Amino acid sequence: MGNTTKTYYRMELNKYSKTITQDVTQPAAQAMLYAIGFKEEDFDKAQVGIVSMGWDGNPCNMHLNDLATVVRENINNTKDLLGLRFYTIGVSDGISMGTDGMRYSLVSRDLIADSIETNAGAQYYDAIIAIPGCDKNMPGSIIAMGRLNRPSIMLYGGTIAPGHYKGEDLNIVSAFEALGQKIAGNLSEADFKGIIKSACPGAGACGGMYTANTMASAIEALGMSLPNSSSNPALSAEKQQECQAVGAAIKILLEKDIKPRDIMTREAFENAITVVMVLGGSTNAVLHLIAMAKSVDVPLTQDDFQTISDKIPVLADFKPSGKYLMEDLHQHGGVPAVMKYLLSKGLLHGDCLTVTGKTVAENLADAPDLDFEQQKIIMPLETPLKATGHLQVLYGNLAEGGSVAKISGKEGERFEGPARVFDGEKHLIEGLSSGKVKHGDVVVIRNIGPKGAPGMPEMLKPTGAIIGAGLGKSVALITDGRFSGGTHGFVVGHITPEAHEGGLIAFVKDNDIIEIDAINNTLNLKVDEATIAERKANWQQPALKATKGILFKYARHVTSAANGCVTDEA
Ligand SMILES: CC(C)(O)[C@@H](O)C(=O)O
Ligand SMILES: [Mg+2]
Repeated sequence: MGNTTKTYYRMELNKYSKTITQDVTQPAAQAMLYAIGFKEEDFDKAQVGIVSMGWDGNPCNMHLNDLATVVRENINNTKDLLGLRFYTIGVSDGISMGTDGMRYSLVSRDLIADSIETNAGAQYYDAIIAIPGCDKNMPGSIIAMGRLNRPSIMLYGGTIAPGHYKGEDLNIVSAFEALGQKIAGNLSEADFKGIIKSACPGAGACGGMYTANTMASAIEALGMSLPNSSSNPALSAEKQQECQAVGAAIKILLEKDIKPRDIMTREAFENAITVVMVLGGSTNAVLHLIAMAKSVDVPLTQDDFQTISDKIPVLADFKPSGKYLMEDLHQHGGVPAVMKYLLSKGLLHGDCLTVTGKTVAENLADAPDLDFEQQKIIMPLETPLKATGHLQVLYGNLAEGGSVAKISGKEGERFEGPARVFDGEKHLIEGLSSGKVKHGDVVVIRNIGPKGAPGMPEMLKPTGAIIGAGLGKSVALITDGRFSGGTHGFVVGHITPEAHEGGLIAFVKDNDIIEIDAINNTLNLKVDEATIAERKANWQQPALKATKGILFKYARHVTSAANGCVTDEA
Protein backbone atom coordinates (compact mmCIF):
# COMPACT_ATOMS: atom_id res chain seq x y z
CA MET A 1 0.00 0.00 0.00
CA GLY A 2 2.95 2.27 -0.61
CA ASN A 3 3.51 3.20 2.98
CA THR A 4 7.28 3.22 2.87
CA THR A 5 7.40 6.94 2.09
CA LYS A 6 5.15 7.99 4.98
CA THR A 7 6.44 10.64 7.30
CA TYR A 8 6.24 10.56 11.09
CA TYR A 9 3.74 13.42 10.84
CA ARG A 10 1.40 11.37 8.69
CA MET A 11 1.70 8.38 10.99
CA GLU A 12 0.60 10.54 13.86
CA LEU A 13 -2.60 11.64 12.14
CA ASN A 14 -3.69 8.06 11.70
CA LYS A 15 -2.35 6.74 14.94
CA TYR A 16 -5.39 4.55 15.63
CA SER A 17 -6.57 3.61 12.14
CA LYS A 18 -3.07 2.51 11.09
CA THR A 19 -3.75 -0.60 13.19
CA ILE A 20 -6.30 -1.52 10.51
CA THR A 21 -4.87 0.14 7.41
CA GLN A 22 -1.12 -0.40 7.70
CA ASP A 23 -0.61 -3.76 9.34
CA VAL A 24 0.29 -6.47 6.79
CA THR A 25 -1.24 -9.07 9.07
CA GLN A 26 -4.67 -7.42 8.62
CA PRO A 27 -5.40 -8.22 4.96
CA ALA A 28 -9.06 -9.05 5.57
CA ALA A 29 -9.64 -5.70 7.26
CA GLN A 30 -8.04 -3.98 4.28
CA ALA A 31 -10.13 -6.06 1.87
CA MET A 32 -13.23 -4.77 3.61
CA LEU A 33 -12.04 -1.19 3.28
CA TYR A 34 -11.58 -1.72 -0.47
CA ALA A 35 -15.14 -3.00 -0.47
CA ILE A 36 -16.44 0.27 0.95
CA GLY A 37 -14.63 2.21 -1.77
CA PHE A 38 -11.19 2.96 -0.36
CA LYS A 39 -8.58 4.05 -2.89
CA GLU A 40 -4.84 3.43 -2.36
CA GLU A 41 -4.27 6.89 -0.90
CA ASP A 42 -7.15 6.49 1.55
CA PHE A 43 -5.23 3.92 3.54
CA ASP A 44 -2.84 6.67 4.65
CA LYS A 45 -5.55 9.05 5.81
CA ALA A 46 -6.78 9.69 9.32
CA GLN A 47 -10.24 8.22 9.75
CA VAL A 48 -12.83 10.51 11.26
CA GLY A 49 -15.90 8.74 12.66
CA ILE A 50 -18.92 10.99 12.14
CA VAL A 51 -21.70 9.85 14.42
CA SER A 52 -25.19 11.17 13.88
CA MET A 53 -28.06 10.71 16.26
CA GLY A 54 -30.34 11.33 13.31
CA TRP A 55 -33.72 9.62 13.10
CA ASP A 56 -37.00 10.50 11.50
CA GLY A 57 -39.19 10.44 14.58
CA ASN A 58 -38.14 13.60 16.44
CA PRO A 59 -37.83 17.27 15.37
CA CYS A 60 -34.57 17.59 17.35
CA ASN A 61 -33.03 14.74 15.34
CA MET A 62 -34.80 14.70 11.96
CA HIS A 63 -32.16 16.81 10.17
CA LEU A 64 -29.03 15.37 11.75
CA ASN A 65 -28.29 12.80 9.06
CA ASP A 66 -28.34 15.60 6.49
CA LEU A 67 -25.85 17.56 8.61
CA ALA A 68 -23.71 14.41 8.87
CA THR A 69 -23.60 14.17 5.08
CA VAL A 70 -22.42 17.78 4.78
CA VAL A 71 -19.82 17.11 7.48
CA ARG A 72 -18.57 14.00 5.68
CA GLU A 73 -18.16 15.98 2.46
CA ASN A 74 -16.20 18.61 4.35
CA ILE A 75 -13.99 16.00 6.02
CA ASN A 76 -13.35 14.26 2.72
CA ASN A 77 -12.40 17.60 1.16
CA THR A 78 -9.86 18.13 3.92
CA LYS A 79 -6.42 16.86 2.96
CA ASP A 80 -5.36 13.67 4.77
CA LEU A 81 -8.80 13.03 6.33
CA LEU A 82 -11.47 10.50 5.51
CA GLY A 83 -14.94 10.64 7.02
CA LEU A 84 -17.04 7.59 7.85
CA ARG A 85 -20.58 8.10 9.09
CA PHE A 86 -22.27 5.92 11.65
CA TYR A 87 -25.49 6.28 13.55
CA THR A 88 -26.80 5.81 17.00
CA ILE A 89 -30.12 6.03 18.76
CA GLY A 90 -32.02 8.72 20.57
CA VAL A 91 -35.12 9.12 22.69
CA SER A 92 -37.47 12.06 22.22
CA ASP A 93 -38.29 13.37 25.67
CA GLY A 94 -40.95 15.61 24.16
CA ILE A 95 -42.73 12.55 22.75
CA SER A 96 -42.19 10.02 25.55
CA MET A 97 -42.78 12.50 28.41
CA GLY A 98 -45.59 11.48 30.73
CA THR A 99 -45.49 7.84 29.61
CA ASP A 100 -43.57 4.75 30.69
CA GLY A 101 -41.45 5.32 27.59
CA MET A 102 -39.74 8.18 29.43
CA ARG A 103 -37.93 5.62 31.60
CA TYR A 104 -35.68 5.04 28.59
CA SER A 105 -34.65 8.69 28.29
CA LEU A 106 -31.68 8.89 30.67
CA VAL A 107 -30.84 5.30 29.74
CA SER A 108 -30.33 6.55 26.18
CA ARG A 109 -27.52 8.86 27.34
CA ASP A 110 -25.44 5.89 28.42
CA LEU A 111 -26.48 3.78 25.43
CA ILE A 112 -25.30 6.59 23.15
CA ALA A 113 -21.99 6.83 25.03
CA ASP A 114 -21.56 3.05 24.94
CA SER A 115 -22.45 2.78 21.26
CA ILE A 116 -20.09 5.56 20.15
CA GLU A 117 -17.30 4.10 22.29
CA THR A 118 -18.03 0.67 20.80
CA ASN A 119 -18.05 1.70 17.16
CA ALA A 120 -15.11 4.09 17.31
CA GLY A 121 -13.13 1.80 19.60
CA ALA A 122 -13.66 -1.28 17.46
CA GLN A 123 -13.05 0.46 14.14
CA TYR A 124 -10.00 2.44 15.31
CA TYR A 125 -11.21 5.87 14.28
CA ASP A 126 -8.61 8.55 14.82
CA ALA A 127 -11.11 11.27 15.60
CA ILE A 128 -14.80 11.68 16.36
CA ILE A 129 -17.34 14.25 15.26
CA ALA A 130 -20.69 13.76 16.98
CA ILE A 131 -23.90 15.36 15.76
CA PRO A 132 -26.50 15.25 18.54
CA GLY A 133 -29.92 16.90 18.79
CA CYS A 134 -32.19 16.00 21.70
CA ASP A 135 -30.82 16.60 25.18
CA LYS A 136 -29.32 13.24 26.33
CA ASN A 137 -27.57 12.95 22.95
CA MET A 138 -25.06 15.58 23.99
CA PRO A 139 -23.72 14.25 27.30
CA GLY A 140 -23.83 10.80 25.70
CA SER A 141 -21.53 12.03 22.91
CA ILE A 142 -19.17 13.84 25.27
CA ILE A 143 -18.93 10.87 27.66
CA ALA A 144 -17.86 8.67 24.73
CA MET A 145 -15.31 11.28 23.61
CA GLY A 146 -13.96 11.45 27.15
CA ARG A 147 -13.64 7.69 27.41
CA LEU A 148 -11.96 7.35 24.01
CA ASN A 149 -9.80 10.46 24.50
CA ARG A 150 -9.20 10.96 20.80
CA PRO A 151 -9.52 14.32 19.02
CA SER A 152 -13.24 15.10 19.03
CA ILE A 153 -15.73 17.83 18.23
CA MET A 154 -19.43 17.98 19.03
CA LEU A 155 -21.60 19.70 16.45
CA TYR A 156 -25.00 20.47 17.96
CA GLY A 157 -28.01 20.01 15.66
CA GLY A 158 -29.32 23.41 16.72
CA THR A 159 -32.41 24.98 18.18
CA ILE A 160 -35.90 25.00 16.65
CA ALA A 161 -37.62 28.20 15.48
CA PRO A 162 -40.59 29.50 17.49
CA GLY A 163 -44.12 28.42 16.61
CA HIS A 164 -46.90 30.98 16.26
CA TYR A 165 -50.57 30.89 17.20
CA LYS A 166 -52.94 33.85 17.54
CA GLY A 167 -50.07 36.33 17.78
CA GLU A 168 -48.23 34.35 20.49
CA ASP A 169 -44.80 32.77 20.14
CA LEU A 170 -44.97 29.10 21.06
CA ASN A 171 -42.62 26.26 21.85
CA ILE A 172 -42.94 22.68 23.07
CA VAL A 173 -43.61 23.72 26.68
CA SER A 174 -46.67 25.69 25.47
CA ALA A 175 -48.18 22.32 24.53
CA PHE A 176 -47.36 20.79 27.95
CA GLU A 177 -48.83 23.78 29.79
CA ALA A 178 -51.92 23.82 27.58
CA LEU A 179 -53.09 20.64 29.34
CA GLY A 180 -53.22 22.40 32.73
CA GLN A 181 -54.91 25.42 31.16
CA LYS A 182 -57.55 23.09 29.70
CA ILE A 183 -58.01 21.26 33.03
CA ALA A 184 -58.45 24.61 34.77
CA GLY A 185 -61.11 25.51 32.17
CA ASN A 186 -59.08 28.37 30.72
CA LEU A 187 -58.55 27.05 27.21
CA SER A 188 -61.09 26.10 24.55
CA GLU A 189 -60.81 22.80 22.71
CA ALA A 190 -60.08 24.71 19.48
CA ASP A 191 -57.24 26.71 21.05
CA PHE A 192 -55.88 23.55 22.71
CA LYS A 193 -55.71 21.94 19.27
CA GLY A 194 -54.35 25.15 17.72
CA ILE A 195 -51.47 25.28 20.20
CA ILE A 196 -50.62 21.62 19.64
CA LYS A 197 -50.57 22.08 15.86
CA SER A 198 -48.42 25.22 15.94
CA ALA A 199 -45.99 24.75 18.85
CA CYS A 200 -43.16 23.13 16.88
CA PRO A 201 -42.68 24.40 13.30
CA GLY A 202 -40.03 21.91 12.12
CA ALA A 203 -36.49 20.68 12.70
CA GLY A 204 -34.49 21.65 15.76
CA ALA A 205 -34.25 20.97 19.48
CA CYS A 206 -36.71 22.49 21.95
CA GLY A 207 -36.33 26.24 21.74
CA GLY A 208 -36.15 27.64 25.30
CA MET A 209 -33.28 27.24 27.72
CA TYR A 210 -34.39 23.65 28.11
CA THR A 211 -32.00 20.77 28.48
CA ALA A 212 -30.85 20.57 24.85
CA ASN A 213 -29.91 24.25 24.59
CA THR A 214 -28.52 24.13 28.15
CA MET A 215 -26.21 21.22 27.38
CA ALA A 216 -25.19 22.67 24.01
CA SER A 217 -24.24 25.95 25.73
CA ALA A 218 -22.43 24.14 28.54
CA ILE A 219 -20.46 22.08 26.02
CA GLU A 220 -19.54 25.15 23.97
CA ALA A 221 -18.29 26.76 27.20
CA LEU A 222 -16.48 23.53 28.03
CA GLY A 223 -14.61 23.95 24.75
CA MET A 224 -15.88 20.78 23.02
CA SER A 225 -17.84 22.46 20.21
CA LEU A 226 -16.97 25.29 17.82
CA PRO A 227 -17.92 28.82 18.90
CA ASN A 228 -21.62 29.54 18.15
CA SER A 229 -22.52 25.84 17.86
CA SER A 230 -25.05 26.09 20.69
CA SER A 231 -26.88 29.14 19.35
CA ASN A 232 -26.69 28.52 15.59
CA PRO A 233 -30.30 27.49 14.84
CA ALA A 234 -30.98 24.09 13.27
CA LEU A 235 -32.04 25.46 9.90
CA SER A 236 -29.68 28.45 9.69
CA ALA A 237 -26.99 29.19 7.12
CA GLU A 238 -24.64 29.45 10.10
CA LYS A 239 -25.31 25.80 11.05
CA GLN A 240 -24.34 24.81 7.51
CA GLN A 241 -21.17 26.93 7.77
CA GLU A 242 -20.36 25.19 11.04
CA CYS A 243 -20.56 21.85 9.21
CA GLN A 244 -18.07 23.27 6.70
CA ALA A 245 -15.70 24.33 9.46
CA VAL A 246 -15.28 21.07 11.35
CA GLY A 247 -12.82 19.49 8.91
CA ALA A 248 -10.19 22.19 9.39
CA ALA A 249 -10.76 22.18 13.15
CA ILE A 250 -10.48 18.41 13.62
CA LYS A 251 -7.32 18.44 11.48
CA ILE A 252 -5.76 20.96 13.85
CA LEU A 253 -6.73 18.76 16.82
CA LEU A 254 -5.17 15.73 15.11
CA GLU A 255 -2.00 17.60 14.17
CA LYS A 256 -1.55 19.09 17.61
CA ASP A 257 -2.81 15.91 19.29
CA ILE A 258 -5.33 17.89 21.35
CA LYS A 259 -7.61 15.42 23.05
CA PRO A 260 -10.74 15.69 25.25
CA ARG A 261 -8.65 15.33 28.40
CA ASP A 262 -6.64 18.40 27.34
CA ILE A 263 -9.85 20.40 26.93
CA MET A 264 -12.19 19.01 29.59
CA THR A 265 -10.26 20.16 32.62
CA ARG A 266 -11.60 21.16 36.01
CA GLU A 267 -11.46 24.86 34.96
CA ALA A 268 -13.35 24.05 31.74
CA PHE A 269 -16.13 22.40 33.77
CA GLU A 270 -16.25 25.50 35.97
CA ASN A 271 -16.72 27.57 32.80
CA ALA A 272 -19.54 25.26 31.72
CA ILE A 273 -21.30 25.51 35.09
CA THR A 274 -20.92 29.29 35.12
CA VAL A 275 -22.57 29.54 31.69
CA VAL A 276 -25.40 27.20 32.77
CA MET A 277 -26.01 29.40 35.81
CA VAL A 278 -25.94 32.68 33.88
CA LEU A 279 -28.32 31.29 31.25
CA GLY A 280 -30.75 29.84 33.83
CA GLY A 281 -30.23 26.33 32.44
CA SER A 282 -31.77 22.95 33.15
CA THR A 283 -31.32 20.95 36.38
CA ASN A 284 -30.20 18.08 34.14
CA ALA A 285 -26.91 19.93 33.65
CA VAL A 286 -25.98 18.89 37.19
CA LEU A 287 -26.12 15.16 36.61
CA HIS A 288 -24.90 15.30 33.01
CA LEU A 289 -21.84 17.46 33.78
CA ILE A 290 -20.92 15.23 36.73
CA ALA A 291 -21.12 12.20 34.43
CA MET A 292 -19.12 13.95 31.69
CA ALA A 293 -16.43 14.93 34.22
CA LYS A 294 -16.19 11.32 35.37
CA SER A 295 -15.46 10.24 31.79
CA VAL A 296 -12.17 12.18 32.02
CA ASP A 297 -11.57 11.62 35.74
CA VAL A 298 -12.15 15.24 36.71
CA PRO A 299 -13.61 15.37 40.22
CA LEU A 300 -16.92 17.26 40.17
CA THR A 301 -19.77 17.09 42.67
CA GLN A 302 -23.14 18.67 43.25
CA ASP A 303 -21.46 20.86 45.87
CA ASP A 304 -19.31 22.43 43.14
CA PHE A 305 -22.53 23.61 41.53
CA GLN A 306 -23.56 25.20 44.80
CA THR A 307 -20.21 26.98 45.15
CA ILE A 308 -20.59 28.47 41.68
CA SER A 309 -24.30 29.17 42.21
CA ASP A 310 -23.40 31.21 45.32
CA LYS A 311 -21.32 33.63 43.28
CA ILE A 312 -22.84 33.62 39.79
CA PRO A 313 -26.14 35.40 39.03
CA VAL A 314 -28.82 34.46 36.52
CA LEU A 315 -28.57 37.04 33.74
CA ALA A 316 -30.72 35.50 31.01
CA ASP A 317 -34.46 35.91 30.59
CA PHE A 318 -35.06 32.64 28.80
CA LYS A 319 -38.06 30.36 28.84
CA PRO A 320 -39.26 28.42 30.78
CA SER A 321 -39.48 31.11 33.48
CA GLY A 322 -38.60 34.04 31.22
CA LYS A 323 -39.49 35.36 27.77
CA TYR A 324 -36.90 34.42 25.19
CA LEU A 325 -35.81 31.49 23.05
CA MET A 326 -32.30 30.48 21.97
CA GLU A 327 -33.00 31.77 18.47
CA ASP A 328 -33.42 35.26 19.93
CA LEU A 329 -29.92 35.11 21.43
CA HIS A 330 -28.54 34.02 18.06
CA GLN A 331 -29.69 37.39 16.67
CA HIS A 332 -27.60 39.21 19.28
CA GLY A 333 -24.22 37.48 19.12
CA GLY A 334 -25.14 34.05 20.46
CA VAL A 335 -23.40 32.26 23.31
CA PRO A 336 -19.95 33.71 22.36
CA ALA A 337 -21.25 37.23 23.10
CA VAL A 338 -22.40 36.07 26.55
CA MET A 339 -19.08 34.32 27.19
CA LYS A 340 -17.13 37.37 26.03
CA TYR A 341 -19.04 39.51 28.53
CA LEU A 342 -18.43 37.00 31.35
CA LEU A 343 -14.73 36.78 30.47
CA SER A 344 -14.43 40.59 30.54
CA LYS A 345 -15.85 40.49 34.07
CA GLY A 346 -13.37 37.84 35.19
CA LEU A 347 -16.02 35.12 35.52
CA LEU A 348 -14.54 32.60 33.06
CA HIS A 349 -11.15 30.92 32.84
CA GLY A 350 -9.86 32.34 29.53
CA ASP A 351 -6.86 30.08 29.19
CA CYS A 352 -8.78 26.79 28.75
CA LEU A 353 -8.07 25.03 25.46
CA THR A 354 -10.94 24.40 23.00
CA VAL A 355 -11.63 22.41 19.84
CA THR A 356 -10.46 25.31 17.68
CA GLY A 357 -6.97 24.54 19.01
CA LYS A 358 -7.11 27.98 20.62
CA THR A 359 -8.07 29.10 24.11
CA VAL A 360 -11.45 30.40 25.23
CA ALA A 361 -10.03 33.94 25.34
CA GLU A 362 -8.52 33.65 21.85
CA ASN A 363 -11.82 32.36 20.44
CA LEU A 364 -13.76 35.21 22.02
CA ALA A 365 -11.45 38.00 20.89
CA ASP A 366 -13.50 38.58 17.73
CA ALA A 367 -16.92 37.69 19.18
CA PRO A 368 -19.55 40.42 19.10
CA ASP A 369 -20.19 42.48 22.22
CA LEU A 370 -23.52 42.23 23.98
CA ASP A 371 -25.50 45.41 23.48
CA PHE A 372 -27.56 45.96 26.62
CA GLU A 373 -29.60 48.67 24.88
CA GLN A 374 -30.51 46.58 21.86
CA GLN A 375 -31.41 43.36 23.63
CA LYS A 376 -33.10 42.40 26.88
CA ILE A 377 -32.31 38.67 26.78
CA ILE A 378 -29.09 38.99 28.78
CA MET A 379 -28.99 41.54 31.59
CA PRO A 380 -25.81 43.22 32.81
CA LEU A 381 -24.30 42.04 36.09
CA GLU A 382 -25.57 45.21 37.79
CA THR A 383 -29.22 44.23 37.22
CA PRO A 384 -29.39 40.41 37.20
CA LEU A 385 -32.62 38.44 37.08
CA LYS A 386 -31.46 36.70 40.22
CA ALA A 387 -28.40 37.71 42.26
CA THR A 388 -27.20 34.12 42.74
CA GLY A 389 -27.70 30.95 40.71
CA HIS A 390 -31.10 29.33 40.24
CA LEU A 391 -29.69 25.81 40.78
CA GLN A 392 -29.48 25.13 44.49
CA VAL A 393 -28.30 21.95 46.17
CA LEU A 394 -30.41 21.18 49.22
CA TYR A 395 -29.65 18.73 52.01
CA GLY A 396 -31.79 17.57 54.91
CA ASN A 397 -33.48 14.50 56.31
CA LEU A 398 -35.33 14.17 52.98
CA ALA A 399 -32.10 14.42 50.98
CA GLU A 400 -29.13 13.16 52.94
CA GLY A 401 -27.21 12.68 49.70
CA GLY A 402 -28.43 15.98 48.27
CA SER A 403 -31.11 17.21 45.90
CA VAL A 404 -31.26 19.84 43.18
CA ALA A 405 -33.75 22.70 43.27
CA LYS A 406 -34.54 25.08 40.46
CA ILE A 407 -35.38 28.41 42.05
CA SER A 408 -36.03 31.24 39.63
CA GLY A 409 -36.78 33.55 42.54
CA LYS A 410 -40.17 34.39 41.02
CA GLU A 411 -41.90 31.88 43.31
CA GLY A 412 -39.98 32.87 46.46
CA GLU A 413 -37.16 30.94 48.09
CA ARG A 414 -38.90 29.24 51.03
CA PHE A 415 -41.91 26.96 51.01
CA GLU A 416 -43.62 24.98 53.75
CA GLY A 417 -46.77 22.96 53.32
CA PRO A 418 -48.58 19.63 53.66
CA ALA A 419 -47.43 16.72 51.50
CA ARG A 420 -49.64 15.39 48.72
CA VAL A 421 -48.00 12.06 47.85
CA PHE A 422 -48.08 10.33 44.47
CA ASP A 423 -46.31 7.12 43.56
CA GLY A 424 -45.28 7.97 40.04
CA GLU A 425 -46.70 10.83 38.00
CA LYS A 426 -49.77 9.12 36.52
CA HIS A 427 -52.20 9.96 39.30
CA LEU A 428 -51.12 13.56 39.57
CA ILE A 429 -53.12 14.63 36.52
CA GLU A 430 -56.19 12.99 38.13
CA GLY A 431 -55.23 14.77 41.39
CA LEU A 432 -55.27 18.08 39.57
CA SER A 433 -58.59 17.41 37.84
CA SER A 434 -60.26 16.23 41.06
CA GLY A 435 -58.91 19.13 43.12
CA LYS A 436 -56.82 16.85 45.37
CA VAL A 437 -53.87 19.21 44.85
CA LYS A 438 -54.53 22.54 46.52
CA HIS A 439 -52.79 25.87 47.02
CA GLY A 440 -50.04 25.51 49.61
CA ASP A 441 -49.39 21.80 48.99
CA VAL A 442 -46.03 20.15 48.51
CA VAL A 443 -46.58 17.55 45.82
CA VAL A 444 -44.34 14.52 46.33
CA ILE A 445 -43.71 12.27 43.32
CA ARG A 446 -41.63 9.29 44.35
CA ASN A 447 -40.42 5.87 43.29
CA ILE A 448 -39.19 7.37 40.03
CA GLY A 449 -35.48 7.54 40.81
CA PRO A 450 -32.64 6.09 38.72
CA LYS A 451 -33.17 2.58 40.13
CA GLY A 452 -36.78 2.81 41.23
CA ALA A 453 -38.45 3.92 37.99
CA PRO A 454 -35.98 2.77 36.63
CA GLY A 455 -34.43 5.54 34.53
CA MET A 456 -35.34 8.66 36.53
CA PRO A 457 -37.90 10.15 34.12
CA GLU A 458 -38.47 13.89 33.73
CA MET A 459 -41.60 15.31 35.32
CA LEU A 460 -42.58 17.89 32.72
CA LYS A 461 -46.13 16.60 32.34
CA PRO A 462 -46.98 17.21 36.02
CA THR A 463 -45.00 20.45 36.39
CA GLY A 464 -46.35 21.75 33.08
CA ALA A 465 -49.89 20.90 34.14
CA ILE A 466 -49.39 22.57 37.55
CA ILE A 467 -48.17 25.76 35.85
CA GLY A 468 -50.97 25.60 33.27
CA ALA A 469 -53.54 25.14 36.06
CA GLY A 470 -52.30 28.37 37.64
CA LEU A 471 -50.77 26.64 40.70
CA GLY A 472 -47.14 27.38 39.80
CA LYS A 473 -46.66 29.98 42.50
CA SER A 474 -48.64 28.24 45.26
CA VAL A 475 -47.64 24.56 44.92
CA ALA A 476 -44.16 23.11 45.37
CA LEU A 477 -43.06 19.75 43.99
CA ILE A 478 -40.34 17.40 45.21
CA THR A 479 -39.26 14.16 43.59
CA ASP A 480 -36.61 11.49 43.36
CA GLY A 481 -37.05 11.81 39.59
CA ARG A 482 -35.67 14.65 37.51
CA PHE A 483 -37.04 17.58 35.55
CA SER A 484 -37.18 18.71 32.01
CA GLY A 485 -35.42 21.96 31.24
CA GLY A 486 -38.94 23.13 30.49
CA THR A 487 -39.94 22.73 34.12
CA HIS A 488 -40.37 25.81 36.26
CA GLY A 489 -42.12 26.60 39.52
CA PHE A 490 -40.92 25.71 43.01
CA VAL A 491 -39.36 22.32 42.29
CA VAL A 492 -36.79 20.04 43.89
CA GLY A 493 -35.58 16.90 42.13
CA HIS A 494 -32.70 14.39 42.17
CA ILE A 495 -33.55 13.54 45.80
CA THR A 496 -30.85 11.16 47.04
CA PRO A 497 -31.22 8.55 48.39
CA GLU A 498 -34.22 7.76 46.22
CA ALA A 499 -37.29 5.96 47.58
CA HIS A 500 -36.15 2.63 46.14
CA GLU A 501 -32.97 2.86 48.26
CA GLY A 502 -34.93 3.60 51.43
CA GLY A 503 -34.58 7.38 51.35
CA LEU A 504 -36.96 9.22 53.66
CA ILE A 505 -39.07 10.28 50.68
CA ALA A 506 -40.37 6.66 50.68
CA PHE A 507 -41.95 7.23 54.11
CA VAL A 508 -43.72 10.55 53.58
CA LYS A 509 -47.49 10.45 54.12
CA ASP A 510 -50.21 12.83 52.98
CA ASN A 511 -50.42 15.95 55.18
CA ASP A 512 -46.93 15.57 56.68
CA ILE A 513 -45.30 19.00 56.72
CA ILE A 514 -42.39 19.51 54.35
CA GLU A 515 -40.10 22.51 54.51
CA ILE A 516 -38.04 23.63 51.52
CA ASP A 517 -35.56 26.40 52.24
CA ALA A 518 -33.47 27.55 49.32
CA ILE A 519 -31.83 30.29 51.41
CA ASN A 520 -30.32 27.90 53.96
CA ASN A 521 -30.42 25.08 51.39
CA THR A 522 -32.41 22.55 53.38
CA LEU A 523 -35.15 20.07 52.58
CA ASN A 524 -36.80 18.53 55.63
CA LEU A 525 -39.74 16.41 56.61
CA LYS A 526 -41.09 17.85 59.83
CA VAL A 527 -42.14 14.60 61.44
CA ASP A 528 -40.66 13.50 64.75
CA GLU A 529 -37.88 10.92 64.89
CA ALA A 530 -39.98 8.29 66.68
CA THR A 531 -42.69 8.37 64.01
CA ILE A 532 -40.07 8.17 61.27
CA ALA A 533 -38.41 5.18 62.99
CA GLU A 534 -41.81 3.49 63.29
CA ARG A 535 -42.56 3.99 59.60
CA LYS A 536 -39.12 2.67 58.63
CA ALA A 537 -39.24 -0.36 60.96
CA ASN A 538 -40.61 -2.98 58.57
CA TRP A 539 -39.29 -1.55 55.31
CA GLN A 540 -37.92 -3.94 52.78
CA GLN A 541 -36.38 -2.84 49.54
CA PRO A 542 -38.93 -3.37 46.76
CA ALA A 543 -38.07 -5.65 43.86
CA LEU A 544 -36.82 -3.92 40.73
CA LYS A 545 -39.71 -3.01 38.46
CA ALA A 546 -37.82 -4.25 35.38
CA THR A 547 -36.89 -7.92 35.26
CA LYS A 548 -35.12 -8.14 31.91
CA GLY A 549 -33.68 -6.12 29.07
CA ILE A 550 -32.03 -2.74 29.14
CA LEU A 551 -34.11 -1.32 32.01
CA PHE A 552 -33.08 -4.26 34.19
CA LYS A 553 -29.43 -3.87 33.25
CA TYR A 554 -29.68 -0.14 33.87
CA ALA A 555 -31.34 -0.51 37.28
CA ARG A 556 -28.61 -2.96 38.29
CA HIS A 557 -25.74 -0.66 37.33
CA VAL A 558 -26.95 2.91 37.69
CA THR A 559 -25.54 5.01 40.52
CA SER A 560 -27.32 7.84 42.33
CA ALA A 561 -28.34 11.17 40.83
CA ALA A 562 -25.72 12.82 43.05
CA ASN A 563 -23.15 10.64 41.28
CA GLY A 564 -24.39 11.64 37.82
CA CYS A 565 -26.32 8.37 37.34
CA VAL A 566 -23.26 6.86 35.69
CA THR A 567 -23.42 3.17 34.84
CA ASP A 568 -19.74 2.30 34.58
CA GLU A 569 -18.56 2.59 38.15
CA ALA A 570 -17.77 -0.43 40.28
C1 LIG B 1 -38.93 18.00 26.13
C2 LIG B 1 -37.84 18.88 26.67
C3 LIG B 1 -38.38 20.25 26.95
O1 LIG B 1 -36.85 18.97 25.70
C4 LIG B 1 -37.15 18.22 27.83
O2 LIG B 1 -36.73 16.94 27.52
C5 LIG B 1 -35.97 18.92 28.48
O3 LIG B 1 -35.30 18.23 29.23
O4 LIG B 1 -35.75 20.12 28.34
MG1 LIG C 1 -35.12 16.13 28.68
